[in-house]
Amino acid sequence: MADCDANVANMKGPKPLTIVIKLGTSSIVDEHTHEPLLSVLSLIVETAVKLHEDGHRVILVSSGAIGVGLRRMDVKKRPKHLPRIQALAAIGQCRLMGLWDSLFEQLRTPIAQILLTRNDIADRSQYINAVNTINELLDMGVIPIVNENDTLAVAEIKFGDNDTLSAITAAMVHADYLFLMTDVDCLYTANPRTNPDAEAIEVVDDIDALQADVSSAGSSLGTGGMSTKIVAARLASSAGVTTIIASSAHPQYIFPIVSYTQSLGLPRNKSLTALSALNTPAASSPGRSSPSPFDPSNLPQRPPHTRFSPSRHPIRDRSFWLLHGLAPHGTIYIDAGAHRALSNKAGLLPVGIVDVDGNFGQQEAVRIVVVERITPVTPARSVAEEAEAAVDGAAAATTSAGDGLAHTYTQTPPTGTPPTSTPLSAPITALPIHIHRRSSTPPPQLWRGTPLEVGRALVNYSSAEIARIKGLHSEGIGEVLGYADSEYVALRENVSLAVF
Ligand SMILES: Nc1ncnc2c1ncn2[C@@H]1O[C@H](COP(=O)(O)OP(=O)(O)O)[C@@H](O)[C@H]1O
Ligand SMILES: N[C@@H](CCC(=O)OP(=O)(O)O)C(=O)O
Repeated sequence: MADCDANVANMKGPKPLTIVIKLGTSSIVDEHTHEPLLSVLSLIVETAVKLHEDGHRVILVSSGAIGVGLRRMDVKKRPKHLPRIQALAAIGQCRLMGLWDSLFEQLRTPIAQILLTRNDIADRSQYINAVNTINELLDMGVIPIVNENDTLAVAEIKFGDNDTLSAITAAMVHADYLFLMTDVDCLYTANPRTNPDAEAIEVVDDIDALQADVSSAGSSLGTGGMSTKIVAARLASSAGVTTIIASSAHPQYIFPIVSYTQSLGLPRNKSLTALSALNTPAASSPGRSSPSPFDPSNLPQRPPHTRFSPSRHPIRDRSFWLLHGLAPHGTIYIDAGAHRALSNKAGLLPVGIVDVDGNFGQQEAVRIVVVERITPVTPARSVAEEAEAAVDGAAAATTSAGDGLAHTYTQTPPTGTPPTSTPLSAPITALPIHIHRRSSTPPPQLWRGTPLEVGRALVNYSSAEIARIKGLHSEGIGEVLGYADSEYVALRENVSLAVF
């Protein structure tokens, strides 16, 4: 077997792959004229259909609704006014799908439209419905095309960018690969548009150790530039998805990139056959005047791309949904003991809670943040003492709302204490804590050190209730609140940790 072929694994192996391909606006419409990039779209369609014919499951996440809307209405610049943007998205989305449908129709491949907002998946049963529908479409041989429902989404319920949406989609369907196809061929150490010396990054095994400047904006129509792709890669990798940044100008490179990546896990002497897609008559029939872009001789062995290795301990299904499907409404600060207990699969008891921030109700999602407790854990108090404390707490809570003396304090954590584990998202440096009190006396410092977000939870008690029972042993809950729905502030099944 030729050397070139030897390094190309057969994608038509026993296990079909699930591949999510995300296309940014810059790959769908021209940045300046907003005309659709028909050659790119056609190649994407050919690639998706070839993958599909090989038995793989393909999902597209397509941006471009706003870009296509701009073209349709002959608007030169993306407006700033939200209703106008949403109107343009409504105009553009149906044109965009019309475009995809007419191209896929040429190759007799049915497509389906899936429009999502964060709200749609915040409800567990709706999340499961979305997963079931996408899987059903894939089983039916249909290519789902996903976009954010821009017409409805406002800041609070937005994924914000399609990089994140594509990572969530990939996690929902347990995808093997997420391809973030964009207008650069890989991640560089700095923006290659402005830094000619920027160097390509081939593999990222540990995103936290990544040394790349991704701060500069991308194309004028894109959202977030490279930084949202890194966030998406972190998300998808945590769910066990291999994430690739590659050029949308060469979607056919998906074949050698997947083959190359698959071959890395195979023993050297394992016999590897060429891609079936490369042997299809359409690709290699004799007498063709122009060479097919899928012809093996036109495909590099390792096309440029950046690969983010998937986590060895993927977080999936309910745990993933708790972490990333829900928008947090507040923060619970816990001590190291509670963190250890959660890591050992226990639920969250009030005794381990140091502080609470935000205004949330029962069964809402919160951030779990570990801090170093200053105040000692409340010793087991007598029922009388607990009751007394409860009355104090209740009095404070009641009067704080209406006495006109409520003050907001911000506890800024002292710097210099290194985090003890990997942060879930960007390190939290100064989380504001709003505590309403009756007098102008500042609240006691409850914790110190660098707060570290370690997970998310769905809580059994509201923020006001937790403020009253924090630090108490569970027997005190009923006496303080007058009821005790659960001894846990969060059941273990409703806690998801980002690091273990
Ligand atoms: N370190 C980097 N490596 C590569 N590209 C970068 C980097 N930093 C910023 N960028 C910019 O990110 C852009 C891609 O992001 P964006 O325009 O949002 O694409 P899309 O519309 O495909 O989502 C590139 O065109 C590039 O200018
Ligand atoms: N949902 C929007 C795209 C938002 C977005 O993330 O854009 P991009 O950064 O180009 O992938 C649209 O369809 O126009």
